[in-house]
Amino acid sequence: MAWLLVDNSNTRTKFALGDAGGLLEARTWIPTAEISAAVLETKFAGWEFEGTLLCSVVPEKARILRDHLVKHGPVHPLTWKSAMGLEIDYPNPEQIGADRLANAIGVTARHGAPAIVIDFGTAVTFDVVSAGPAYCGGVIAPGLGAMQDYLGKRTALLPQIELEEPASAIGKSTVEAMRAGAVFGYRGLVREIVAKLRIEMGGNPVIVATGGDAGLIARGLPEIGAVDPDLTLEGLRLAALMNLA
Ligand SMILES: Nc1ncnc2c1ncn2[C@@H]1O[C@H](COP(=O)(O)OP(=O)(O)O)[C@@H](O)[C@H]1O
Ligand SMILES: CC(C)(COP(=O)(O)O)[C@@H](O)C(=O)NCCC(=O)O
Ligand SMILES: [K+]
Repeated sequence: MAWLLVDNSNTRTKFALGDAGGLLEARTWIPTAEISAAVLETKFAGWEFEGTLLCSVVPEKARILRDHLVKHGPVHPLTWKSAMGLEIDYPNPEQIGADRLANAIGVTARHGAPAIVIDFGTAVTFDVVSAGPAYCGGVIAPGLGAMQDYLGKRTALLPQIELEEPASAIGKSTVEAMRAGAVFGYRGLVREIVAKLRIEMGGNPVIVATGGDAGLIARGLPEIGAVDPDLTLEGLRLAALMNLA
């Protein structure tokens, strides 16, 4: 039995099929801004699935996704009330972004707990899972892409740039200087936040990175034990097993 797994995040919406054994070959993504009923009509030709695990942090798009996918079978929206195999140690759990819950499920199953999972998406999120395992909370910081877009939009002379490894910290052009600010700046942000989280957590958590910019930033950070690009989708696959099977 296969399920459709949907990670409806702010920049990209990722789709994959998964079953009890793992993620399957079928994968695709679309820019979240482009999701519409018409686009979804043609998206899953040839994909066979019994139901959908829908993880959304974009309510307006979640409604469009649900209204379309319910024609293919049951749709389970991931919330703090879903079966997750984790306790939740958080005062107001309905606030927690569903993608953060998916990451907590994924990291616990694939890398163990205690853990810190860092998702370099539109926002950079840090989520802490205790040995329990329990979801404990974390940190929300601006994402690299968002920060670069903001500089491009709010200044007269700074361009929109492609993020890549800077040649040196002393930038010799506007673009090189912006790359140094983004990449070295983010590595510093991650280092400081991880150090603070580790002190508050105690013990020796595994530290795993995922999300669009994970590879670029983790490359220069020995603190990060692993980059796991499929962590969110794997969390959703496990949530499907617990809530749809
Ligand atoms: N093809 C791509 N399209 C959009 N963003 C990309 C792409 N490849 C890498 N990125 C980077 O990934 C980030 C978005 O990561 P992603 O994990 O898709 O975000 P979200 O989960 O919030 O939708 C952007 O900041 C961008 O720098
Ligand atoms: C923090 C987020 C914006 C991250 O979204 P993403 O970068 O994955 O698109 C999202 O998880 C969210 O909207 N969360 C709700 C607030 C919270 O988690 O406290
Ligand atoms: K995400």
